[in-house]
Amino acid sequence: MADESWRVPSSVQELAATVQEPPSRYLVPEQDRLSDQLAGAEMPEPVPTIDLRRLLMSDGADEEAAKLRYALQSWGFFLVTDHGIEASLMDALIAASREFFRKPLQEKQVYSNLIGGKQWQLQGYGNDPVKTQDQILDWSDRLHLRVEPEDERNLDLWPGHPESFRGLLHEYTLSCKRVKDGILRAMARLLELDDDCILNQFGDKGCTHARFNYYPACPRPDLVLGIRPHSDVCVLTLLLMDQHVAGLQVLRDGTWYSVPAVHNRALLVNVGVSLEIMSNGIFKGPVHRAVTNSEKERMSLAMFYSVDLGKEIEPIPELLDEKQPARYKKIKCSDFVAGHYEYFSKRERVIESLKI
Ligand SMILES: O=C(O)CCC(=O)C(=O)O
Ligand SMILES: [Fe+2]
Repeated sequence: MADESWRVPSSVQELAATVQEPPSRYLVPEQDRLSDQLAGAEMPEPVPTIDLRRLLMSDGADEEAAKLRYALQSWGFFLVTDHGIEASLMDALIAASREFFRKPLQEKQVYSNLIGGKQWQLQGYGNDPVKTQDQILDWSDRLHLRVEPEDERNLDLWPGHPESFRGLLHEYTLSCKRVKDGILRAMARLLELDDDCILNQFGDKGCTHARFNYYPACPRPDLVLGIRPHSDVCVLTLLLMDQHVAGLQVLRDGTWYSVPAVHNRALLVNVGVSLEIMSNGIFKGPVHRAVTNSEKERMSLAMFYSVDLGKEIEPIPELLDEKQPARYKKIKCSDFVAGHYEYFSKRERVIESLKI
């Protein structure tokens, strides 16, 4: 039988502890790393920041809505402050997940995303799928868990240690839901749609995934990426970034900009490509990536809000008329997600294949 071991990548954390140089499978194409291209430019302005409490109140909402509009038309992402999630909850969850990643490999592999040590599935601890032998791998490990619908959780894949992990993730899921609902209502208003119009697109079984990204320090951050360029496949992402270590970069007009670390537990919100389709291209899912550094590990936690897998994603009919015809074909959400991983492994965006 052919040797298929290339399909099963090593834990990057283990690699980082042993190698002096990243193995060749992790090296980004030479043209992308010439003259320090991975370093990223400084953003010409601070990341747009929106006060969620004001956005949702009648007083001050217009001013915040104007900032939201600007953020969506310019960068496609923004920070939210005053989101109502306790900083202590965020700190405790990040501390618990750090503790999980620090456990010996064998303990983490109990929650592996490889069925029988081979077959890749989305949920669990491990890495993104390796589809071809020459695919460039990312310098990160991750734990990916479906947290909603609540009755579809696979608790066997939720770390049991530290013991606080499951309860904290549950609490955090509930808190984030309120933030996501508020933001999507404000976005619907910007599109002059009914407040719940975007939320209604999720269907009965809209799902939420939590993705804990763990980027070990890398001896050659100039040669590898923590996560390759991509747009998130979901409707909306709430990203809790590392408070101390920057790494996220966003592509705008051909330039990669570094997003600074934030210290106040603000959440970074970005549009996903499902919402790019639903809004008929009015909102754009920004292309982003993460870089590593040689001194410090970095962690982030993304909450991805996606449409019911059995439902179709399409431009919202109320946004279409003769002058604004649909710009994207409709697609079943499960096919869209499967397509995302196919394209992701080739460093391409699935949404391009749906343009009319
Ligand atoms: O770690 C980050 O800052 C970005 C993570 C990310 O883009 C993702 O999980 O989709
Ligand atoms: Fe992302």
